[in-house]
This record gives sequence, structure tokens and C-alpha cells, in this order.
Amino acid sequence: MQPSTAERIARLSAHISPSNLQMGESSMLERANCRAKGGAPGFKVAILGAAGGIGQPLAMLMKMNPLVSVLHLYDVVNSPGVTADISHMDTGAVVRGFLGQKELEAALTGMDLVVIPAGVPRKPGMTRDDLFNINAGIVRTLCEGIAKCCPNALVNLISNPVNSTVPIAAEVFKKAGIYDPKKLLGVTMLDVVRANTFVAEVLGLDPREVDVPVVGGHAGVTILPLLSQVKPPCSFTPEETEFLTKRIQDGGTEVVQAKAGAGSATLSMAYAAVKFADLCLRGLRGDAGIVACAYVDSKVTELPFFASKVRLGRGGAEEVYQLGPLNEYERIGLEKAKQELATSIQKGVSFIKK
Ligand SMILES: NC(=O)C1=CN([C@@H]2O[C@H](COP(=O)(O)OP(=O)(O)OC[C@H]3O[C@@H](n4cnc5c(N)ncnc54)[C@H](O)[C@@H]3O)[C@@H](O)[C@H]2O)C=CC1
Ligand SMILES: O=C([O-])CC(=O)C(=O)O
Repeated sequence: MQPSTAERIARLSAHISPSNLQMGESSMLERANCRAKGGAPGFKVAILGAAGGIGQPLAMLMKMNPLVSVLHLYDVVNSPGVTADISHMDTGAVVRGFLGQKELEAALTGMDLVVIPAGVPRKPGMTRDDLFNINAGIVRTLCEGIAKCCPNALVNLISNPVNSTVPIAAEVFKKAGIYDPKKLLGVTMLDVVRANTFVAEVLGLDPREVDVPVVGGHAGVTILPLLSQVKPPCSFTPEETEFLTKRIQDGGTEVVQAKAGAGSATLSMAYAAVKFADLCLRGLRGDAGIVACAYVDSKVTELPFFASKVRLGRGGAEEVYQLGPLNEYERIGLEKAKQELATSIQKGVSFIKK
């Protein structure tokens, strides 16, 4: 005899554990009993810090990316709610949530790409370096997890100060014996996104038609837009060069001040992070000619890390491009950038080595 509706509901309800409910598996029919098999082709991506100001819109945009088949959302707070919410989007990626240190390993196992926006943001009056004391430890812990659970994954590091957190990550990976310099990428895409936007405004062009290389690092004078190499080819007056360089270098501070204590760039950063992650995934897929700026292990200058254009492929940043010809203004900017970068890199390295 067929069970009554009440009996069926009672039986199905018994399968729903509180943690599944938290993680968004609240349907009356347990996941295991659904017909969906999952396993669509694509890449497995984890976001660490997924419940934050960047993490949430980043998770939403990654769930919309057709190259992603599995999306793991990890945070130390609120990841169940974000996961439940994002998992209802009718796009291909399967979404799973992970909460707290004890679930970090499960979040990371099997991942192809790990994107890290975990850590505290700036308030007005702070520099990115003021975040070092808190964020350095967070990045160390997360990278130890990556070294253990997905040592071959590509890492997109967003947490500030990027100029120091990337050297921290490299030292953690070296210590674990798994460091592949091609696979660790500091995300400087927001500087390029801003540069394209601000230059387009000055020139009266559509930002989508503009390509500005931004090299160096990701803080103040270390952010060095190469306005002499803008595409389409164009020229700037000295006043325009000064105005644009300063605005690009201070773009983050402009947002921090406008948010007046409520954090730093989150929405434009999520956009930039997804733009960059998408290029990384296309590279992993084997697409040809994928080029983007990133802060990487580098021999372009005498410094061990530097942001410049890189070619993204199956192995990560497979080629790091030289800077190309610089004008006098950019040569002076480069010297200032290198001075500050050297200190930030050393600070990151000695945080792990000490
Ligand atoms: N590279 C870049 O261009 C940019 C970098 N950033 C940086 O990104 C970071 C995050 O910024 P927001 O999302 O605005 O901050 P937020 O405070 O809104 O979010 C950070 C998230 O990280 C989580 N978190 C803290 N400790 C964690 C841990 N041990 N493991 C996993 N998650 C942890 C928090 O719970 C929170 O959900 C900041 O360091 C900020 O400076 C921000 C904008 C641009
Ligand atoms: O300025 C900040 O603190 C956040 C950031 O890195 C940016 O918006 O470029």
C-alpha cells in the first residue's frame, strides 16, 4: 500500500540534519534521493572568505561562470546562509558550504583554483600595510591548508597587503615543499579595471576598448600604470598623466573614504576578481593567448615579486613579460615603486622565516 502524504513527509523530514539545513539542503527530498548526478565538466573552485563584502558578490558571479562545475564557499562565519542563498541560482555549478577551521580541509580537497578574499579591510586613515598583523596570520593558515589538500591548485590571492601576503604564501608553500611559482598569483586586476575606466573617461572612450598595463604592486606608489603603453595608442598631457597616475594609485583610498568606515572596495573587487579568475580558468582549459596583469614571482626586476603582464596557461602564469619601453615619468615611478616593494616583500618573507 502507498504511504500517505503525511507519512512520506515525516520519513523525508527525518533525513534533514540541522547542519544540512544550515548548508542550504533544506528541501523535503534529501539530495541523495534526487535524480541529479552532478559532475558536469568544468573546474572546481573554492572561495576562502566567501561570506565577506568581496566574498558574497564574488560567489554569486562565480556561480554564473560556465567554466565552474563545483563551487566551495568557506568562511569562519555565515557561510551556511550565503551557500543556501547562492545554491538556489539556476546555473550549472554545484555549491557547497564550509564553516570554520575544522571544515577547511574538506573545502579545499580536489580544488583546481582557490580564490582568497579572507581578512580585514581598511578603514579611513589606514594603509594596506596596517592590515598586516591580522591578515598575515589568516593567509598563513589558509595557505597551509592549500599546501596539504590541493597543492596543485592555482591560487588567486586578494587579501591585503597583497605586496606582503603573496611572499607569505610563497614561504608557506616552500616550507611545505610544494611551491610552484607559476601557480601563485596576487590579484591586481582591480588596478587595471580602474585604470581602464579612468583613462577611458579622460579620452572619452568606452572602457571596454581601453587596455592599460599596471605594473609593480598593489599599494600607493607601487601601483604603476604604464600610460605610455595604453591601447588604443594615445598621448596624454603632463597634467593628464599626473592626474591619472594619482587617481589610479589612490583608487582604493577613494572608495575607503567614500564608504566612511564601512570597509573598502567590494563590488568592483568582486567584478575584477571574477574577470581575473575567468582568465585563469581559460588558461587552465588550454586557451591560447590569455594575458593579464598579476603580482607574481618574477625576474623582471631585481625584486623577487613584481606585477606585470603574464601569459596564463595550463600551468598558471607560464610566462612573465618584460615591462617594455618606459618614459621618464614611468622610470622615476618604477624606482619609487621598487623601494617600497622591497620593504613589503621582506616583511612578508620574515613573517614566516622568523
Ligand atoms: N587585492 C585587491 O585589489 C583588494 C583587496 N582587498 C582586501 O580583501 C580583503 C577582504 O575584504 P572584504 O571582503 O571587504 O572584507 P570583509 O571583512 O567584508 O570580509 C572578509 C571575510 O573574511 C572572513 N575571514 C576572516 N578570517 C578568516 C579565516 N581565517 N578564514 C576564512 N575567512 C576568514 C571574514 O569572516 C569575512 O567574511 C581585505 O584584506 C581587503 O583589504 C579589498 C579590495 C581590493
Ligand atoms: O584600498 C583598499 O584597502 C582595498 C584595495 O586594495 C583596493 O580597493 O584597491
